[in-house]
Amino acid sequence: METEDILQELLNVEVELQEVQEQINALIGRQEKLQERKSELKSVLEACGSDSGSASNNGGGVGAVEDYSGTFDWDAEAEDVRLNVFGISSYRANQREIINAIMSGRDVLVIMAAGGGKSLCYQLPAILRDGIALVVSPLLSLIQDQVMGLTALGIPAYMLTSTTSKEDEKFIYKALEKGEGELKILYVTPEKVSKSKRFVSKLEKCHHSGRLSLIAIDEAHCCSQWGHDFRPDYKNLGILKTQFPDVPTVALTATATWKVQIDLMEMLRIPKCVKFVSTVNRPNLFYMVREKPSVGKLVIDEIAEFIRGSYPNNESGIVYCFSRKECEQVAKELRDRGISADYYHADMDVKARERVHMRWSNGKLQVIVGTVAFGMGINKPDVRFVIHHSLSKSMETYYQESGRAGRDGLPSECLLFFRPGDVPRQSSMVFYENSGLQNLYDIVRYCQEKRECRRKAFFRHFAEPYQDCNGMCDNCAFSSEVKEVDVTRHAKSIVSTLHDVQQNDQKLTMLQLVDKMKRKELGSDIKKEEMEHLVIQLIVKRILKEEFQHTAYATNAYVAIGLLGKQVLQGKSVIKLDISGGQNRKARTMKSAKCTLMSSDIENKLDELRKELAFIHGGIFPHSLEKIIGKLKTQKYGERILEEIKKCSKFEQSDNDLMSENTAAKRTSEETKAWDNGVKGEGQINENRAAKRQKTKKALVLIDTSEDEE
Ligand SMILES: Nc1ncnc2c1ncn2[C@@H]1O[C@H](COP(=O)(O)OP(=O)(O)OP(=O)(O)O)[C@@H](O)[C@H]1O
Ligand SMILES: [Mg+2]
Repeated sequence: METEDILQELLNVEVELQEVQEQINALIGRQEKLQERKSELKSVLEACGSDSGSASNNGGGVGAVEDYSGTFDWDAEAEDVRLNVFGISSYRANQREIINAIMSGRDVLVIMAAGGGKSLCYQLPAILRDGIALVVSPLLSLIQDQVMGLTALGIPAYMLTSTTSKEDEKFIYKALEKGEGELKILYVTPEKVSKSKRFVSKLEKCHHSGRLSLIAIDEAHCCSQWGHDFRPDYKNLGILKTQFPDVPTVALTATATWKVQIDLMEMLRIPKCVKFVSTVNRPNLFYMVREKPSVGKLVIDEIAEFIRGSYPNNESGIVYCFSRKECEQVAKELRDRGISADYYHADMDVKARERVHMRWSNGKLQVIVGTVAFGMGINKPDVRFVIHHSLSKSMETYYQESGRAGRDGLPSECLLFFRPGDVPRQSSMVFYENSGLQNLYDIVRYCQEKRECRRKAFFRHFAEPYQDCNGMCDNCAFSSEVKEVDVTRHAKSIVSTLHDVQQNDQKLTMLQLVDKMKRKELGSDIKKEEMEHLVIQLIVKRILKEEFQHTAYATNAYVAIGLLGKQVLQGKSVIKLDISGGQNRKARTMKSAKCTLMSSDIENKLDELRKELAFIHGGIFPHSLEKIIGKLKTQKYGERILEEIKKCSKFEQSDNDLMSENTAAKRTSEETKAWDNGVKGEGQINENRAAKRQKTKKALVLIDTSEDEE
């Protein structure tokens, strides 16, 4: 055998070995998924067995054994409270079923996306059931918001925390112990349960006399070390079920992987709970990715232009940055461009952080520029945009961070700025984490995708079937020209360049590699940015790989030949790169997709009023711009709303005098549509009402608010 033949065969064997390795990896992944499913089915079976086949599991893909969507004795009372106390016109997905399960005395696990409406699921049964409901929540700020909101609705809610006055504490303990005074919902931090013997003993007395109505554990993923916000005190909450086994316990969280779910059911001792898993889909969020300019100032120009153009009325937003220093810099540069922005990160003292958070929550600051530290505890429902100055470290974190937009259900935008140069910055931070690089490359794939629906990536990640995006992402909304270019020879050249470099015991960073390629003649027919994209794509496809080296100050990322590199060298793979064509994707936003609300004068005025009332009365008002606001809110705010409408109607009338009848009619119908979209938030357009409004313009919203009397 000639040496050349031997070498050739050796190469072939190596390639085949790599292919086998790929298949093994895929099979290991499948094995892990099947194991998870196996233990899921086993625990469901156990629950069924020990529960004599009664209600067991609902939602989580296992199928409902007991139906909580039927009719129940408390239906009429529940409807009344939903509408006339909470001012909510209809339930969202799973809310009614969850309420019914709690009312039936079951333990319940709720997994529902951010802003999905988890609070109503325990607050409504708390009102319907006799006695006091205990709610455990991890942060003081979250508790304060909730108590303020409930108080404004006339619901007797209190909190027992370090900030509670002696007087309130006395009142709460009396209510628990003796049933005196009006108390329906009591919020505490987990520390109260695990550290205050006095509190637990009062709670026992409350339970003993049959007055503990339910226990809700909010942000329940904090129980699990596998979750993203582990709180040691959450681990002790299991004692609540041990002490009060007959009291329905409801655990609520926005995201929980299977591991976290198992963990928290175990910790909270609710193995037989009914589980409701809602979709991860956030239909009101418009997802988009933009090419990030390589010059820092240009990125800020674009961000500022985006905010000014789409949100000129001080609508709230968040900008996420990679580092603390970057936060400070970006906030300053946004301010230089006339945008009211401030930064928030873990290096600041608690007081300073609270101040910034407060100013932003009250609408005095438009934009908060934060690191990932700006996370749980953001209870602001009307965040209209979340911008990522750099990519997140995984699809999961991106889902959570971008998910802080639009918790009130109104259209909101999630914009991510991506450039290949940001990948090594992230990878050198996450490479030591379990699956850190894998997770990062998933989101890189999301960023580089120029055709596929962005939602598809989320559904894939959370193992959910695909749902229609309704044009709510850049790739679905715009059929932009994307050219598929064959870059096989460029890829080959990159791999062989790296081969030479490695032979000489040298290393290249991604940028050095791109520079080297650009200096070669071959690189000249694709631009530098495209070459960067190609290198990243080759890394994601494992043709190249990243290697890391620690210095005294940092960890550097270098590019090396990956598992499938040789296949490219042998000409066995065809590599394609998607390149955006002529049209400018940059200027495209939800607005240009015509998905956003049309701002009419009246809508702006009403929104200002909403903000003012929300500020005074504690953030209770966002959903009240919906079709029906319920008796309580009509009584409280109806007058002010009507006043505002009358003013606008007068203004419009005089305006209309100057317009031809036709134009006036057209404008009115557009405003009507805007109002319909705005007030209903979730796209349920009532055509009859719209028609009515078109006829009698002055009575525009009178019709809406007077529904109760109709
Ligand atoms: N059925 C409904 N119709 C309209 N609005 C609703 C409905 N249910 C809840 N909301 C509103 O949706 C917003 C978000 O609700 P909530 O705070 O309960 O969300 P959440 O699921 O707890 O989110 P997070 O995980 O971020 O805490 C609130 O403004 C709430 O009033
Ligand atoms: Mg919540």
